[in-house]
Amino acid sequence: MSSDGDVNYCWGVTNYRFENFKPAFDESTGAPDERTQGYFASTSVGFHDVRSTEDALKNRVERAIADGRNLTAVYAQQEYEHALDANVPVATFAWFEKLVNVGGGRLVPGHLITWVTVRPTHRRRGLLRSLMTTDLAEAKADGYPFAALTATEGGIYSRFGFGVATWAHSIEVDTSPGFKMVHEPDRRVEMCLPSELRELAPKIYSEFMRTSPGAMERQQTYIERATGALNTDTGEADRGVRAALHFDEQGEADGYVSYKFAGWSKNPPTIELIDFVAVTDAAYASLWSFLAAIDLSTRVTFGESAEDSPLPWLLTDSRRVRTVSTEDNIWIRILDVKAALEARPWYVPGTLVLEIDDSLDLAGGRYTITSDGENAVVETASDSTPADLSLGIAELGSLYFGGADPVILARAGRIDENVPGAAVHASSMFNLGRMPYSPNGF
Ligand SMILES: CC(=O)SCCNC(=O)CCNC(=O)[C@H](O)C(C)(C)COP(=O)(O)OP(=O)(O)OC[C@H]1O[C@@H](n2cnc3c(N)ncnc32)[C@H](O)[C@@H]1OP(=O)(O)O
Repeated sequence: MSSDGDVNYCWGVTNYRFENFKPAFDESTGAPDERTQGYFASTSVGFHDVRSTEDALKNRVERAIADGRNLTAVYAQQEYEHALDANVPVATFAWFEKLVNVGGGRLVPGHLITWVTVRPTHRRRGLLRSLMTTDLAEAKADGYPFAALTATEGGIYSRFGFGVATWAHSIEVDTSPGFKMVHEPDRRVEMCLPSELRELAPKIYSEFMRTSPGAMERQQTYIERATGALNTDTGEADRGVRAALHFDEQGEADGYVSYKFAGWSKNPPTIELIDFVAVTDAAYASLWSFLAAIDLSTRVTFGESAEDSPLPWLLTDSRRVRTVSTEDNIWIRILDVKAALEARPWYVPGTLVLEIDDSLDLAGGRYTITSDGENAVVETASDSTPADLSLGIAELGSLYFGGADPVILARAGRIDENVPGAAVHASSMFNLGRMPYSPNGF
């Protein structure tokens, strides 16, 4: 956001000062500078985190710098004696850029939004709306085809044009005696020190990312968690973390899992996965076979399993995989329809005319998509060109990675099918051949 200083924003927000800055350290003390400290004091209130120790805060700021995060803080102009310091913002917002696989391994820079908090004493006065609408307009002006976020609550972001584009499944796998795979996996798995993952995991993840529509570069926290350097609940290192690697036929690592034992009080004894990334199906099957073979445990839990995980099909008894919950994961907000749709592959040839409504006036209009079975050309259509489908910009975000089905969105009344059969046609055109999956939260 370029608007530093006193701002009289729209939506009735007054008497607040908005500042944009990068997280930084004070060179003279070696500690995070005052603005950065205030910022994180505020996000910890918003997300109910415990207050950070000096070391935990230092690590957090280092990770924020490594991710290239851009911070916005909102300060109240009014101060009360004994109340929180004036340098602790009443609202926070941040964005950073990461590459996103928009299908077929095509990587596009996405505008990722995070750390949105408003202090309870300042909520529902339009601060979020002000921060979000300003940021989205600037992201569009900066040329980002889309913005993305993961949400704490499902009811907040569709009003700003975000649609759910990927889902995360939390699963429990019964690994008690009798666990058996239909085909024996190769079992080229060996345990390693979690610290070995520091070099290997980012390489493995970046290969995996090219195979999975919707996958995006991860923030620094993931590698800190996988290596046991960080427990995000405590902010400290986690000495309970264990890890294993899968090797391909040439002996190159092409998958890893990082996990911990949940403690002897847990019944049944449980292995909790911290991170699980497999580039190939062989690595995926073998790592699950390894996890099921860990003695003194009969259950494995994983909070970030894919929508179309092959795991139930790998087992002779698919009931051993139980989905405990399914939640929206990545939300996409299309900012530039032409740029976003032309960036992704289109595997089915054909033409589709979409009428897109955008209440924020960033990306609405009528567009013709013409696919040759590889790429599409997207052009603005005249008002006299009949639209096959009419939909909101949030629904287009949901379709973007091929995760939501236009037929189901039409059944839910979220897409108007103006031409009979157009939703089925759109369903095949938007399909990317594999359900989107992004094991990320940010
Ligand atoms: C990407 C992320 O970082 S997700 C993290 C979101 N943050 C959190 O969950 C932390 C705790 N919650 C908060 O800090 C705040 O309540 C926020 C950020 C969710 C909302 O901030 P506010 O400044 O109160 O929102 P604001 O007043 O701008 O409201 C904007 C609109 O969103 C709606 N809204 C705000 N919060 C919610 C909510 N939790 N659920 C549903 N609607 C909401 C408002 O009703 C308003 O609707 P309208 O404009 O259509 O009438």
